[in-house]
Amino acid sequence: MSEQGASPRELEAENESLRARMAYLLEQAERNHDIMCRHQAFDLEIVGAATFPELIDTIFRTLPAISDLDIATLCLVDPDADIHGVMVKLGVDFDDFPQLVFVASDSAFGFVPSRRALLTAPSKPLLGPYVPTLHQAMFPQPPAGLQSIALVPLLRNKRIIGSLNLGSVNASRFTPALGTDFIEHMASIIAICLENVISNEMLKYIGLTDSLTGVYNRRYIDRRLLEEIGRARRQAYRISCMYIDIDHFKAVNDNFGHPGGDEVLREVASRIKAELRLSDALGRFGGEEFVVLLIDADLESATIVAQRIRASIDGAPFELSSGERLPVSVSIGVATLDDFERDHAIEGVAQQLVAQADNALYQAKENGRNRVVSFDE
Ligand SMILES: Nc1nc2c(ncn2[C@@H]2O[C@H](COP(=O)(O)OP(=O)(O)OP(=O)(O)O)[C@@H](O)[C@H]2O)c(=O)[nH]1
Repeated sequence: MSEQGASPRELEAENESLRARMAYLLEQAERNHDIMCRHQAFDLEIVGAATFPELIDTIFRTLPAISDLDIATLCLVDPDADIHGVMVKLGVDFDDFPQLVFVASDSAFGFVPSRRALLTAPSKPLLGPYVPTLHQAMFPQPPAGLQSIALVPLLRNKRIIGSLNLGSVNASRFTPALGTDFIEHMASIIAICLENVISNEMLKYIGLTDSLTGVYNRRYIDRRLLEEIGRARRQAYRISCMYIDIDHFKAVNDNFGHPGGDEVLREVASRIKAELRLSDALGRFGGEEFVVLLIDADLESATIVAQRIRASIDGAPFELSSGERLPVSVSIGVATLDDFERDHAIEGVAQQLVAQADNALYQAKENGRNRVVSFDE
C-alpha cells in the first residue's frame, strides 16, 4: 500500500501561498487598526469640543483627512432658526463654516424610514451618485468632479436632528452596496456631540439674556464691557455707554397691570434695538432700566443715537395686546470713555463709565424726563 502524500514541492507552494495570504491579512489588519486609531482620536477630539464652533471646526477640519474624503458637510434641522439665532448672538460667524447648512425640516433630506421598522424609524444612510439637482443644497460648495456621496442621518432619540454628508470624487467610493455600520457609528457620535454642545450653548445663552425682553442681562453687559475696554485700549477706539430708564413706569404697571408693563418693556427693548448697530450691545439691568454699550462711538455720536432712541419711543404710542394705547417716554444718560485710563484697572474704569451714564440719567430725570443728558466732567 503506497501513501498518496503531497510532494515537497507542492507543500512548499502551499506554504508560500499561505504566507502571502497571511502577509496580506496582516497588512489589512494593520491598515484597519490605523483607521480605527485615527477615528478613535477623532472621536476623542469631538467629544472634547467645548463650544459649537469648536465642534464644527473639528469635524470639517479632521473628518475629510482621516476618512479620505473630498468633502464633508453638515445639515442641521432648525425649524424656528433658534440654533442659528443663538449662535449668532454668541458671536459665531457662519461665514467661517460654508459647509454648515440649516434646514427648516428633516423632509429636506429625503431619508426614508426602513420598511421593517416604520414606527421606530431608524432612517438609513443614502449612498450613491452625486446628482446636483437633488443634492446641491447639502453641498453648497461641491469640489470639482464630485461623484459619489453618503447622506447619513444624525439621529437623537429616533428624531432626525440633521445629516452628515460625505462626498468623494471617486464614483465607486459610496455605492448602495457598501456596508454602512461604520459611518452610522461615526454619525451617532457626531449627533451626541452636536446635541450636547448645542444644549450647552443654549444654557450659556439663557444665562446671559433677559428672558422677558430677549436682550442681554446685566451679567453679560458687565463682562462684555470689560472685554471691550481691553480691546479698545489695544486698538484705540471709543466706547460709549447709555443708561436708559422708562419714565413713570410704576404708573404703567398701576394702570395696565404687570402684564401690560411687561409688554411695554418688550416694545421699549425692540425700539432701542432698532436704532443700534449690530456691534452694539443692549442689556436690561433689571426693572425698567436698560444699558447700551456703543462700540467705536464718541460722546457726540452716542448722543445722536440716544436722541434717536428717545424720539422713536416718544414718537408713536404703544399699543398693548388688549388694544389699549399709551404714550411712553424714556430718559437717557450718555457717557464716553475718553482716554483709556491705561494706568487704572479695567474693572474700575468700567464701573466709572456706567456710573457716569447713570449720573447723566439722574440729571435727565431731574430736568423733566423724556430727554437725553450727556455726561461731562
Ligand atoms: N411689569 C414689570 N414691572 C417691573 C419689572 N421690574 C420692575 N418693575 C416695576 O418698575 C417700576 C419702577 O418704578 P420706579 O423705580 O418708581 O420708577 P418710575 O415709576 O419709572 O419713575 P421714574 O423712573 O422716576 O420716571 C416699579 O413699579 C416696579 O414694580 C418687570 O419685570 N415687569
